[in-house]
Amino acid sequence: MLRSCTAALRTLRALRGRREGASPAARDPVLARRWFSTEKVIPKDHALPNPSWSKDLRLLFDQFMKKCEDGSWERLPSYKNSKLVKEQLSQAQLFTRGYEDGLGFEYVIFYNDDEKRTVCLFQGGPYLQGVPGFLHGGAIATMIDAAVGMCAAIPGGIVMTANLNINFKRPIPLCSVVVINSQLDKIEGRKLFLSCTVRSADEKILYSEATGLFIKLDPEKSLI
Ligand SMILES: CCCCCCCCCCCC(=O)SCCNC(=O)CCNC(=O)[C@H](O)C(C)(C)COP(=O)(O)OP(=O)(O)OC[C@H]1O[C@@H](n2cnc3c(N)ncnc32)[C@H](O)[C@@H]1OP(=O)(O)O
Repeated sequence: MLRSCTAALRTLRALRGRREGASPAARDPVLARRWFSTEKVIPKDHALPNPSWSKDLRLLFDQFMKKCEDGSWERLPSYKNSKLVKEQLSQAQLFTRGYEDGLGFEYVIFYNDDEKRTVCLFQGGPYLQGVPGFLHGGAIATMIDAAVGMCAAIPGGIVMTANLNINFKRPIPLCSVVVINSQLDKIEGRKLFLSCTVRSADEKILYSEATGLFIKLDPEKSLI
C-alpha cells in the first residue's frame, strides 16, 4: 500500500517539475491540440494496469481477465465514456479519470451481461484522502456512482443518477484495493434500480453498501 502511494507521489513530483512556467497547453503539444482543435485524439484506455497498480489490484485484474476468456465477463475500456463528449468540449473528461496515474481513481470495471452486474476493482490514491490515512467519503461516493452508473448505462443507455444512498460502515485505507459489486435489481419504465457493496480485496470487510436510482434520459426532454 505504502509503495503504491510513494510511486504515485514520485510521479507527481516529476510532473510538477516539468510543469513550472507556462500554461499546460503551451507546454504540452498534445494537450494544446486537444484544447484548440477539432482533430480527433485517440483515447487512452485508463482501465489497464499501470506502474501505480498494487500487487492486489494486478492479481484481481488477472483473475477477472481469466473470467473474460469464456465470454461471460467483459472488461470495459475507459474510453467508452468519451462517446458522449462533443468536439467543442474535447478537453472534458470523466471526473474519475482526471488524475495522473496512481494519484486519484485507479479502477477497471468488468461487466457480466447474463447477471446484469459489474465488478469494479478500485485503488484510491493519495489525492483522495479524507481523514488522514483513509479515503474521503466524497471520493467513495464518486466511485460508487461511476461503478453503479456504468452498470445502469449498459442496459439503460444514457442515464443520470436521481438518487444515491450510501451507508459507510468502515473507513477505507488510502491506497488499498476494494471491490465494488453492482447489481441491476429492477427496471420500471425509465427507472433503473441498482444496489452495490464495497468490500476489501479478500472480501472479509464490508466497507460500504449503497442503492441507487438511475433515470434513462428522455430524448424528448431538454436537460436545461
Ligand atoms: C455510455 C456512457 C456511460 C457513462 C456512464 C458513466 C457513469 C458515470 C455516472 C455519473 C452519473 C452522474 O454523476 S449524474 C449527475 C448527478 N445527477 C444529476 O445531475 C441529475 C439531476 N436530475 C435530473 O436531471 C432529472 O431529475 C433526471 C434526468 C434524473 C430525471 O428527470 P426526467 O427525465 O424529467 O424524469 P422525471 O419525469 O422527473 O422522472 C422519471 C421517473 O423517475 C422518478 N424520479 C425522478 N427522480 C427521482 C428521485 N430522486 N427519487 C425517486 N424517484 C425519482 C419520477 O417520479 C418518475 O417516476 P414515474 O412517474 O415514471 O413512476
